[in-house]
Amino acid sequence: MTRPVVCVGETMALLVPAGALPLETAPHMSVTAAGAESNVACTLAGLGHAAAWVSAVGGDPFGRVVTRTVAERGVDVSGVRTDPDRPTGLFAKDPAPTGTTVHYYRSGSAASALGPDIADALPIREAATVHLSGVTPALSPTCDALAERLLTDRRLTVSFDVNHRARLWEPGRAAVRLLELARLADVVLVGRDEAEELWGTATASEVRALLPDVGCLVVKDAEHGATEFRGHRRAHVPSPAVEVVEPVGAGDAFAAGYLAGGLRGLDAVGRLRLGHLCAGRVLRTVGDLAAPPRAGQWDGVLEAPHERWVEQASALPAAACEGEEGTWGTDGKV
Ligand SMILES: Nc1ncnc2c1ncn2[C@@H]1O[C@H](COP(=O)(O)OP(=O)(O)O)[C@@H](O)[C@H]1O
Ligand SMILES: O=C(O)C(=O)C[C@H](O)[C@H](O)COP(=O)(O)O
Repeated sequence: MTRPVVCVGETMALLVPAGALPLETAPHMSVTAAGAESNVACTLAGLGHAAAWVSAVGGDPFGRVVTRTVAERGVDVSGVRTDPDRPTGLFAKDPAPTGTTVHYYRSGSAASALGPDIADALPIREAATVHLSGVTPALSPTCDALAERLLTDRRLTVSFDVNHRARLWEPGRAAVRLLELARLADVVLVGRDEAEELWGTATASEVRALLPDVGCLVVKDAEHGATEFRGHRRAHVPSPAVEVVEPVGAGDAFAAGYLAGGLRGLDAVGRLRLGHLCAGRVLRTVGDLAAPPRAGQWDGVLEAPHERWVEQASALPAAACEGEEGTWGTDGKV
């Protein structure tokens, strides 16, 4: 049996006004699912890897929509609990010409009541890798304890995407706590800009200096590229040129591509390239998710000589994003 990557964290029902109208005036909204960890699981499944999502939803229709949506993308949802006493979190996007604002209704949600006991759920015990993000410790003290429990379990290989969401943290708390937790992870993914905002580090090397003992650190720098630090080795892969339609979800897609590269036994350059290719698909769409590239499309690109990588990857066709209409990203991750 192939051991899955198990992604642990909250996914909310996402309300999206039809036609990108402001929430106040939109006559119709679509309901779908949004969550950092389930986004990673869906992209991994799309790439053909065993992926599971472990979380909790309320015993309400939103919870059923969320679970069904993730399951339809090929993810094992057998570790998702239903909490009859709490609601599923909600997340609404309010589009405006000046940028989209997001509204969270997740305080007291079923997932925010998750705690360390879920670490013994079956899919986690069977995991090849457990993936979680910095959203989880921000949700509640019990979720913070869950994150720490996973990150300190020596039997698990844990990947941690820092995913700083300032709005979810008490002022001043995020920088300290996210650094403590990141130091416990086997794999850490962080944006250069978010590291700068949190910790004042200007360069990837400065981030490495803060996290010297993390087995594998990846610092993403949007259109510039991504750098992997593993032991004393460092690898950098420039980002392909992408006409960005909407950036939200690219970080999650990158994480999935990068982890998939590891599962496929690719070297550092291959891992970072697959991360970029998956991120590029999401950047070209309005959704948080995009169908990952199909093997026949990227096999050659992954092996392109260094000087031809950017050119060949930039020339890949845009994603066909069937089923994702009605979701689009937002610049409002604060
Ligand atoms: N403008 C861009 N052009 C090309 N690739 C981009 C661009 N912005 C983001 N990416 C891709 O998305 C990945 C994640 O973006 P980044 O902004 O660094 O992280 P996050 O979304 O987590 O804040 C990058 O590593 C890169 O592959
Ligand atoms: O769970 C939350 O609080 C979220 O914010 C869900 C977000 O839609 C994704 O996690 C996108 O995040 P990026 O891939 O970093 O752009």
